[in-house]
Amino acid sequence: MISASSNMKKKSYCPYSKFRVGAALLCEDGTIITGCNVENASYGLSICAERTALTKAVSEGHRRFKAIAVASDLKTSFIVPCGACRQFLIEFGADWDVYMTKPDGTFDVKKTGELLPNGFVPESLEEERVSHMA
Ligand SMILES: O=c1ccn([C@H]2C[C@H](O)[C@@H](CO)O2)c(=O)[nH]1
Ligand SMILES: [Zn+2]
Repeated sequence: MISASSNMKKKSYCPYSKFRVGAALLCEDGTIITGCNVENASYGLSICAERTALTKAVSEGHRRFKAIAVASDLKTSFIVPCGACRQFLIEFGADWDVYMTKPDGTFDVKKTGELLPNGFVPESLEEERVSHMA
């Protein structure tokens, strides 16, 4: 998975930031789905590698994940998912693994729920609410 995420950096479309990111998602059935960041001339529309991998996976029918590995070219820091990706990751559970890697193959690993403590999750929408006028 770590080498798959590192390989995906080659596919990164990042003409603006020049910051290559690759991700490899391990589905519960053993399938590995990869993704890279895809930037846009309208900068804010850029999508991260993690969300690319997740949307690819979900659109292929996968919803249960064991882990995701993320790779960048940063030499001294492990790449960490941005806030938007943390929210996307926790949508599919708070208890699966995020491997944040360096180009030398070393990694830090944290649970999705550790990366987004007190997150707003699907169950949050099921809690009792006060009534309101339409
Ligand atoms: O975990 C991360 C962090 C950043 N990026 C992308 C977004 C943008 O294209 C570039 C610089 O922020 O890196 C990712 O894909 N994943
Ligand atoms: Zn992100």
